Amino acid sequence: MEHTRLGVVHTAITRADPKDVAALSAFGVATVHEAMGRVGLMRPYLRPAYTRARLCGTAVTVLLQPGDNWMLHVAAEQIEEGDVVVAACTTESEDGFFGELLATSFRARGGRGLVIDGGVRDVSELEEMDFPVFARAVNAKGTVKATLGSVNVPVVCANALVRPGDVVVADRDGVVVVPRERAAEVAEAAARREAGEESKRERFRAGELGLDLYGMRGPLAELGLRYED
Ligand SMILES: O=C([O-])CC(=O)C(=O)O
Ligand SMILES: [Mg+2]
Repeated sequence: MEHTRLGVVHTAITRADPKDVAALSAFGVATVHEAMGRVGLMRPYLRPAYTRARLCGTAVTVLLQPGDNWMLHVAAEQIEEGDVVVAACTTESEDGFFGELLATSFRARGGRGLVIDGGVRDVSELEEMDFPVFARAVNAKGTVKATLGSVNVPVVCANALVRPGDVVVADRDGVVVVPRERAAEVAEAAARREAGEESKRERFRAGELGLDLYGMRGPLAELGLRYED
């Protein structure tokens, strides 16, 4: 897969198995991140455009040029049912690359949302549509359509490597990328983790302390923690 030269659109990509994507969609970002071994998180400056936004889908990746949303329109043609567009930029840009018109177009193609290391606008309309978007900025300043980028090449978006077809999960806690080969395994680990958390929740609810639940009293005593009146 070509990566270094701009102006490439890969039209045949391998997507994660839809049943693994469906399984992952049941979990929050924190659970998926822990289940994966604490890797794959995007930087926390990416925020949901509205509070209840959440998404889970397979990545159609885009490498944008600053202040230019041309490649988002090129990407729209590559979207299949269940995809999430993940857009990185060749250098930092907080212009409003995306709004309700593009959201309407993405949705019509089966798109489930957008993650963009750039700005977006029309957030009231995006909320009304419930089209989930995670972005680094909200910015009314628009963009042009003048320079080539690429679609469906591996990108680094907000510090995370994303390959076309990888699974992207996003909610109020952040955005995490699951490599498509690991999707089944991570979904299973996430389910085990949730089951474990449910039993812990029960014990916390009953008043038990983390000090006992996690066996922390011994190590604290060994380090010499003293209780004084
Ligand atoms: O048109 C644009 O360039 C971005 C936008 O506001 C929209 O998609 O609605
Ligand atoms: Mg608009």
